[in-house]
Amino acid sequence: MAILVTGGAGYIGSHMVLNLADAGETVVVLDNLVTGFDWAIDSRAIFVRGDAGDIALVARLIEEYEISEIVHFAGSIVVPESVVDPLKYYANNTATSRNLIDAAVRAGIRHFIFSSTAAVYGMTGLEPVVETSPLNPMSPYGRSKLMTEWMLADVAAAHPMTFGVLRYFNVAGGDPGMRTGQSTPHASHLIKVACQTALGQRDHIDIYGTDFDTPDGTGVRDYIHVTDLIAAHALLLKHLRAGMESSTINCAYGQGYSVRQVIEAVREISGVPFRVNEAPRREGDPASVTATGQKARMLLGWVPRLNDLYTIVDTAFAWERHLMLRNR
Ligand SMILES: NC(=O)c1ccc[n+]([C@@H]2O[C@H](COP(=O)([O-])OP(=O)(O)OC[C@H]3O[C@@H](n4cnc5c(N)ncnc54)[C@H](O)[C@@H]3O)[C@@H](O)[C@H]2O)c1
Ligand SMILES: O=c1ccn([C@@H]2O[C@H](COP(=O)(O)OP(=O)(O)O[C@H]3O[C@H](CO)[C@@H](O)[C@H](O)[C@H]3O)[C@@H](O)[C@H]2O)c(=O)[nH]1
Repeated sequence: MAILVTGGAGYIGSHMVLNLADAGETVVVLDNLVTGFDWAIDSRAIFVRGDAGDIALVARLIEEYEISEIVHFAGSIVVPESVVDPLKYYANNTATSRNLIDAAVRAGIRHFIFSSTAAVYGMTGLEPVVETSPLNPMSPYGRSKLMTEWMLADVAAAHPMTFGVLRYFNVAGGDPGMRTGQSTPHASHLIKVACQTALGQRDHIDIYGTDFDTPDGTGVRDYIHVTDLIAAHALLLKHLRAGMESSTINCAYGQGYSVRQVIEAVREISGVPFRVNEAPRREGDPASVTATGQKARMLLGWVPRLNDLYTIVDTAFAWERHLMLRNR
């Protein structure tokens, strides 16, 4: 029996592969390397380069490797890009997921775990959100993910498959053992961009919007360490295997930080007072996105261990420096 990890060459997926391999699971990674790296895949995993929406390929892999579960990370992830190129998101997130789920159902896959996002909530005005909060995604990215959530619910009602939807809040940091991290050179994520700026790879960082209705006027997010996020996946898998019913769960700490607070943490940890410019808001960006994370704790028994902004920034900065030295 094996587990299929789509997007296992990417930032979060490569951490999942490490977790599963460390636990002695047989892992098959399916990734087309559009944003991932083959070197990021742990050597204990089997790597197949291909598209997660290729039904025939997925069917072949399920049969060949006796796959019983799928953890689906593959997708396109940049909120502002989804605003200018929505069809890319409906294709690579919604349609790709549809095909993958199709192949899964036909082959009798028992459990399916899906990477969803805080972006499905949009601006609720009621924070921190819980899983039953209203869903008003503000971007095509959020809508493309919500459609996949709906598909999974419909499919699980009609077929003998259970699913776990994990709605990630802002994922950051890297493996404390420095085996993998966020490696996309042109990533748009705040902590990554700030670390690159501290290392002199960018001239400055822009703060997108200083007039939000937040304590210091800049966007607030609930940053979660990737290792804690992956621990939630491992627990979810364990519970699904033990017969837990399908569930949708937020992955967040319940603590928001503003853009200015994050930038200050990166300046402090790097010791570099890099340049910061104030810029207009980015389209599709909500002011504040935080969640309680209570359901993950109660239902999965999840205990966050790296829930501290400085730990997140420290591991992100260490990985960024590692990448810089590696690429020299
Ligand atoms: N990074 C975050 O803060 C965050 C937050 C919420 C949700 N998510 C979700 O988590 C998942 C992983 O995100 P990430 O940050 O690791 O991104 P990433 O870009 O590093 O990883 C995505 C991986 O999927 C692969 N991929 C993309 N489309 C594919 C396809 N059609 N077939 C096969 N492989 C494909 C890429 O090559 C890459 O390796 C995504 O679904 C994303 O929406 C991420
Ligand atoms: O150079 C930058 C980059 C970001 N920001 C701000 O920082 C905050 C966080 O932005 P970013 O790191 O780009 O994350 P989000 O746009 O919140 O989206 C991330 O977090 C979502 C979950 O909340 C995921 O679904 C997305 O895939 C992921 O990109 C926002 O207020 C941005 O406006 C800046 O001010 N300057």
